[in-house]
This record gives sequence, C-alpha cells and structure tokens, in this order.
Amino acid sequence: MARVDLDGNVIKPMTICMIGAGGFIGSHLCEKLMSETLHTVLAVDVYSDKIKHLLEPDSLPWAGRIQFHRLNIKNDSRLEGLIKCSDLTINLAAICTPADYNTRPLDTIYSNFIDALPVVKYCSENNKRLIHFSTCEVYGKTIGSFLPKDSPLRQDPAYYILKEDTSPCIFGSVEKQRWSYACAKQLIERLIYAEGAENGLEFTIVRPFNWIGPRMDFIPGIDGPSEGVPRVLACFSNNLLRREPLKLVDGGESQRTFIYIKDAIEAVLLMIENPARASGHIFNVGNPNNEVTVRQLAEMMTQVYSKVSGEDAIETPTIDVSSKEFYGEGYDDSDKRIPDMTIINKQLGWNPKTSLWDLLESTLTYQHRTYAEAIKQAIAKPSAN
Ligand SMILES: NC(=O)c1ccc[n+]([C@@H]2O[C@H](COP(=O)([O-])OP(=O)(O)OC[C@H]3O[C@@H](n4cnc5c(N)ncnc54)[C@H](O)[C@@H]3O)[C@@H](O)[C@H]2O)c1
Ligand SMILES: O=c1ccn([C@@H]2O[C@H](COP(=O)(O)OP(=O)(O)O[C@H]3OC[C@](O)(CO)[C@H]3O)[C@@H](O)[C@H]2O)c(=O)[nH]1
Repeated sequence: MARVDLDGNVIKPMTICMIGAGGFIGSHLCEKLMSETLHTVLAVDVYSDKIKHLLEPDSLPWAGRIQFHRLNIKNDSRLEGLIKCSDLTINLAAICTPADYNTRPLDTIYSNFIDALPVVKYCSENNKRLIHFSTCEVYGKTIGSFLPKDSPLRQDPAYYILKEDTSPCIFGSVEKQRWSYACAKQLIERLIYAEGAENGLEFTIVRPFNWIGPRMDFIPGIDGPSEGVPRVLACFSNNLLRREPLKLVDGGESQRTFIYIKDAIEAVLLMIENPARASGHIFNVGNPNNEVTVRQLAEMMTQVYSKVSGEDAIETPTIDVSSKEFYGEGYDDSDKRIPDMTIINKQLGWNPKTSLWDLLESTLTYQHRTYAEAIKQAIAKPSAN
C-alpha cells in the first residue's frame, strides 16, 4: 500500500543525502528508511561499521536503495554533487561527546559550525531542503538554576521547561569550554534560520534530548579507544560489563530526560515525509516523562543489568568523582533538561512512547549480548603494554 503523509497525500520516494549516516542516530534512521519506506539514501560518513548490516549482502531487500560514500565533509569536493542530486539533505555529522568539548574545543567548534557551513550553503544555493541536527544543549542551563536552592519558584515549570520559541540560551563563561559545542550549534542554527529568512532555504532544525539505545558510541577498549570517554549510556554500560562502580560526576545530581532511539526516529521520519508541516520549524525531540538524576539512572541501569545478565550487582555500585578529575578543566553542566512538546505535537502529532525502564531493558540486553564475551576475553588477556 502507498505511504501517505499526515494530510492524506501519497508520499513519493525521494533521494536523501544523509551526512553522518554511519553514526548512532544515522544507523537507526537508515534502518528505518530501508525497512519501512522506498526512499533512497546516499549515506555519507568516514565510518560505516554501524551500517554494514544494511550495505551487504546484495540480496538484502533494499539493495540498490542505499549507497555508502566514504568522505570527510571537511575537504571533499564530491559533497556538493551528492547534495545536488538529492531531494533532501540530513546533516548529523558532528563531534558530540562532552569529553571533547573542553579538551578539544577547536575541533568541536570546527566540526559543529565551520564544517556545517558548506552543507547549508549548497542546500541554499541549489534550493534543496535541509534537516539539520542541533542539540538540546543550545538551551544550556535553566533559568531556575540561578534561583536560591530553597526558592519555591524552582518547582514552577516556567523556570525549567525548555521551549523552542521562548526559552533563552544560557551558557557559562568562555573559560568554561564545555559550552564550545552548544555555542557552535547555536550559531549554525542562527545561520540556517537566517538563510531561511533571507534566501528562502527550506529547513527543519532538530534538537535531540538525550536519545539513547543500541549502537550508541563505543565501549572503551573493545570498539573504541581504551582511554576514550563516551556519553553516559556507554560509560555506565562499560562499568557494568566490567563489574566496576559507575562513576557519578559531581554527585550525579544533574537531571536528564532520556528517550528511546526508536521513538525519536519515528519523529524524524514524520519530518522527512511531511515537509509542509516541518519546514521552518525547530523541534525539541525528547521524552519529558523519562526524567531522572544521573544517580537515579545509575541505580536503574544497575538493576536492569542484573536482570538481563543474571549477575548480582557489585557491593559498591557507584562512586563519586569530581568533574575536573573525570572531564578535566573547563567542564560545566546543564542542570536539567525537560523538553516542551507543544510544537512537535501540534505540527506532527508525535509523542514518545517508551518508558525509561523498558528502553534500558532492551538496550542493556543488546549491550550484554554484544560485548560481555569480548570484555571477558579482554580482561583475561594480559595487556600488550
Ligand atoms: N544522540 C543524541 O542524543 C544527540 C543529542 C543532541 C544532539 N545530537 C546531534 O545529533 C547528531 C548525531 O548524533 P549521534 O549521537 O548519532 O553522534 P555520532 O557521533 O554517533 O554520529 C555522528 C557521525 O558523524 C560522522 N562525522 C563527523 N564528522 C564528519 C565529517 N567531517 N565527515 C563525515 N562524517 C563525519 C561521524 O563519523 C559519526 O558517524 C549530531 O549532530 C549531534 O550533535 C545527538
Ligand atoms: O560516567 C559518567 C558519564 C557522564 N556522567 C554525567 O551524566 C550526564 C549526562 O552525560 P552525557 O550523556 O555524556 O552528556 P550530556 O547529556 O551532558 O550531553 C549530551 O547531550 C546531548 C548531546 O548534545 C549529544 O548527545 C551531548 O552534548 C552529565 O551530567 C555527566 O556529567 C556521569 O555522571 N558519569
């Protein structure tokens, strides 16, 4: 049966240039587009490991609808040609792990601002639609975080709910290089918005709020560098797999709302297939019902991992570490991140579905199946050094 959009119109198959297709979000989006639609994907990335199950063998039902182009968008003249022959460009490419923001601020700013510039320019000049991935980090800290700790106003949603069209972007001082990423993302959002206003660029900006699930980042020493620091899901998974305490940065008091990657991908597909409803908008994509402190996340992941692995939790499941020790000089944090869902709900009728417990159960089942044996072997083998 033909796919129809939210207004009942038949959706024509399109060609999508997806930059950063080999990453966590890209791999899930490619999977969805291949299994549920007839769209073609020109998958651009420097890595393809996370999508290799979609590229081979030639007998896959979608063979011919996904092509991998190994290129670095920093310096490759093929990029404009790929954008020109596509109907839509989706830009996911970025350095987006907090451990890099204060330790590699130049790479972070170049990746999130400078490298995204040609993509915006080629889309604008060639009248091509752009879906650009920004971040919930553009909101920075909540207004409420500046109130006295005992102020009753801290309980008032007006002081912490993050709204696309009214919330301010509140970053720390320039010495707090943590904000290099948020600031670069904010500037590219402003540039895209200005291209829309002055030159008619047809754009959608996505602000993901902590999307998590299988294939996120890497497990240090297994499929990534031993000294690397991925995002919290992979840090805590690594600790659980190795039977080490989970490290709580600055007491684990920061709060986050986590959304299952598969729920979030449904929202992106709606944006792709409903341009009339998505263009010109900035969308929060998160799950306001899944809020926890990082400490609560650690406790829940410990319980869920015991259930899925059949192993008892270790005696001391968490330890406290300072942010300076864990991330180095210049780290700072977002205190609380609850997305307002009004705009995406009104434009696309989308709502997230999966509870935090359920999404952790399926994700940690995947982590255990994928990594437990490799970790056992790595621990048993004496290190090369
Ligand atoms: N996962 C989340 O919860 C989340 C939250 C906020 C924002 N985002 C944004 O969503 C986007 C995707 O995030 P992700 O979690 O999938 O990250 P990811 O690191 O898994 O994916 C990014 C991909 O971009 C590729 N890439 C980076 N620079 C490139 C270059 N110069 N040329 C070609 N490819 C390049 C990387 O190789 C990687 O495969 C990013 O823009 C990120 O800032 C994600
Ligand atoms: O071992 C650890 C690792 C992290 N923490 C703390 O957990 C909080 C969340 O950390 P993380 O998921 O790594 O990153 P952030 O949520 O701070 O930032 C991301 O949000 C979206 C995105 O733009 C892209 O994914 C990225 O910037 C945080 O408080 C850490 O300090 C911990 O305690 N222990």
